[in-house]
Amino acid sequence: MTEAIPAGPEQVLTTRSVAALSLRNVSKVFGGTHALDRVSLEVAAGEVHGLVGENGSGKSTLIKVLSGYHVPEPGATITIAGREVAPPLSAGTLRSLGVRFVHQDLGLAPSLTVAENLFVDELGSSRWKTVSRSADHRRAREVFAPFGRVLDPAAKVGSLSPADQAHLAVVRAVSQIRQHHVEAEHQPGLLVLDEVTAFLPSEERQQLFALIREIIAQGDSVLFVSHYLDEVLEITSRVSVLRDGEVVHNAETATLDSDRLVELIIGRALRGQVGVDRAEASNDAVATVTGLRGSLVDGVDFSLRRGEVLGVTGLLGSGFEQVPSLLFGAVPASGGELRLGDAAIDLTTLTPERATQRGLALVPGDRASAGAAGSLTVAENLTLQILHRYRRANTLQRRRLQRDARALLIEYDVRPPDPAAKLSTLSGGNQQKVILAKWLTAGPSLLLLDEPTLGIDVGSREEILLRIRAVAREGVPVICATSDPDQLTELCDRVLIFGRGSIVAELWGESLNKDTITERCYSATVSSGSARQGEYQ
Ligand SMILES: Nc1ncnc2c1ncn2[C@@H]1O[C@H](COP(=O)(O)OP(=O)(O)OP(=O)(O)O)[C@@H](O)[C@H]1O
Repeated sequence: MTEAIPAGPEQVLTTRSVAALSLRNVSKVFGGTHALDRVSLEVAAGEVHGLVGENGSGKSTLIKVLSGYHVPEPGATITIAGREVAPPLSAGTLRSLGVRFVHQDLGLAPSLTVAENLFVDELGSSRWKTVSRSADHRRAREVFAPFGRVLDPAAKVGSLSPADQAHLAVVRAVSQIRQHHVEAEHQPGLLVLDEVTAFLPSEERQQLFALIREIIAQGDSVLFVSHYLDEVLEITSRVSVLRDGEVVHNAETATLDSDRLVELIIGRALRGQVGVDRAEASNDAVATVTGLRGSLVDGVDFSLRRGEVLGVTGLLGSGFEQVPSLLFGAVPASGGELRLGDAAIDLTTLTPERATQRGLALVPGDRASAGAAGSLTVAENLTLQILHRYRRANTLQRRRLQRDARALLIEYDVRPPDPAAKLSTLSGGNQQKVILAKWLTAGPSLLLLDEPTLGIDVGSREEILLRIRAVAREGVPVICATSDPDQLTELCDRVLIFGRGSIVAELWGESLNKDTITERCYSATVSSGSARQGEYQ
């Protein structure tokens, strides 16, 4: 049911001033799916407008209509800064109206340098006036200067950390909006941030928010898409909630709290059942890692008990983020051994193929490149690890495979639950659910998770955490690498904190809480080597 926009003082203001963006009657149909159903939405000038919704609710489709990638169904009206523009919107039109996007994939060219990415818009235009590389680099440093952190203009973007890449993409977009002010005589711009905070550590996130506050103070507007509801409540002044392609609610953020927002998004309250029964884990070590070494990890030892979910965390770059890939052979280890049951696995020669044969499963954070095959169907992706179960003589039992795949999709609430759909046509969050379902049904001997709920909506996140706990209860040891303290406290029995490649603290029981995790992550950057070792038993 669509609730009316409450009339209030801000509403009067909105209608008087020219809206930064006004969408009316925007629909988009894919096959039989109504990804967007007569969506209307208005972003006021100088406002941060939140756009939230479950996985598959239509957020990306709406942003893609706005960026000109998708053509909406006939009847849609799009007005930017008071000018009605006919879809599909071209890059030139959007640029001339001061609309800039930062998508979750950031849209950077990894083989080009920071400076080249920064000025990519000028290539081929009359503004492109390279005098020399050093002049470009100087200009790049000047662009970064007001944003707090200056990146090396000569560095190749592919070599930057995810946080630095996000910084570059946001700085580029904001500086282009500032350029627009100059060229269009102070016409305000619109910045669209589509899930950009997913890879940002909390400090960077606060820097981004400071930047957002600065640009709205200049009259620009921001459309902010995120699954992180605390961020939405913190930074937005108005929120639109999408469900099944429809705007089901639009309200001032001040009238909402997180419980209400969750209810609006998923149509029910959270069950609040995730939590660790710490009696579940036994004392027997079923997996032991010794001397693990990689480019970010400096020889660490730890073990896992049967039925235990072990969290690994730290600041980005501290090494925790490499642990799942090193244990799976996806990133070559320069040293280390994994003892799993009776087997001793040399991690320096391990490949993903051999890891899979040994029963290891890795759910990577970067699903686009490492987790799945987008060009294959959902059923093919789901059964890749268990195809042998469907072989009889020389034939594949396709009908049984499709039936089981559909049942899995329903169980994991993948929408649409269509085994024949190409994986790439599913929304990001639904793709992640397929990858999890694939590995969890394979019956792993060790489950490795790397930011397992990145891009997952609040309701599905809870379901996934419950499933991971259920796998652990069946006796499977689980390692979860994440920088999300909420996830660590909800999901894990024990947490290892990494600092500069070593384990600097181990938290469990009462010490396993959000504040201690955050504090230990930061203190890891300042404490001395011997103190760090002494703390970890
Ligand atoms: N190119 C496409 N072909 C077919 N269906 C598509 C395509 N793109 C999106 N859809 C469908 O449209 C619906 C909305 O997807 P969309 O990606 O907009 O969701 P979303 O809200 O961004 O989800 P998420 O939070 O998971 O990223 C989904 O059912 C999705 O499967």
